[in-house]
Amino acid sequence: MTASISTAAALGENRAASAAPERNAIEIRNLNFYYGQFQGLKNVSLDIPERRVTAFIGPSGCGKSTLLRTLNRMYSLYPGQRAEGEIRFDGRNILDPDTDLNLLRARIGMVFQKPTPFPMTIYENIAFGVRLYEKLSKSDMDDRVEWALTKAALWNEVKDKLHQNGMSLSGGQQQRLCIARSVAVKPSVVLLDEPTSALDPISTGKIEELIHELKTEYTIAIVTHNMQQAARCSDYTAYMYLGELIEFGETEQIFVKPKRTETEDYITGRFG
Ligand SMILES: Nc1ncnc2c1ncn2[C@@H]1O[C@H](COP(=O)(O)OP(=O)(O)OP(=O)(O)O)[C@@H](O)[C@H]1O
Repeated sequence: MTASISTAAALGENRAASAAPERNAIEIRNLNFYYGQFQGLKNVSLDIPERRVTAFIGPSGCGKSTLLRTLNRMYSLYPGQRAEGEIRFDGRNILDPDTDLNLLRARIGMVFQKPTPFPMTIYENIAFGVRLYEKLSKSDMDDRVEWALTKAALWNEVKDKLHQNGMSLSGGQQQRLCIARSVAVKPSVVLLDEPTSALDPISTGKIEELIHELKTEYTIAIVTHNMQQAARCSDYTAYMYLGELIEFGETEQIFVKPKRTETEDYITGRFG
């Protein structure tokens, strides 16, 4: 079995950046997740390597977003949703009831499918979250805003209109603003839930370049429906089906030499 030509080319692009020793940012063990009576994740165990991009792929409804939402306890906002098992991060199990969820969400940021800027200025979109955790002087805050917007490859486009409303930006710019907002509080992990599915190809390309840049400093976990995107952007890929983790490995191995026939069927388009 071989990957399609475009996927193989995408793998080539990504390969150079992949070789280096690594530690795990997050270790998931025997994770089960329930929406009321319905079990959305079944006994998932997986390590997410530090400063790498890990992609979650699989057919609609397989549990990709559910898994991502456990990693910063986003589900805890909803009654009736619960997780069992272990997610080790920063030396503790974040599923423990005494986890400080605000702190956790600053350390593990999240960007959603649809850009969600706050209805406030571009500057305030960044400064608002920073103020929750740090007391910075005006000039330090200005520096932080510039730093975060630069990290998100947006500074040059917005530096002359920082006091315009964030909602006035294009969809692709809004998504980069959301990435800047999550990076501004200096997280260690950034979760991206289909971050380009609402964007045009040029904006998608910019976000993919950005992901490539960000992984030098941050651990990235991305849910994507687009297999070429997974091949282009990620170092590791997890294939999920019906709430189970079917296969996890280096992206090249998953796309070129999957070990499980279920993965091969999905990758080659014979399934889903
Ligand atoms: N709030 C909810 N209440 C009940 N069931 C839910 C809820 N959210 C998701 N589910 C179910 O959990 C399963 C996993 O959903 P999830 O959104 O994680 O899948 P996904 O792989 O991200 O899908 P997609 O690719 O379509 O976004 C699905 O069967 C879904 O119907």
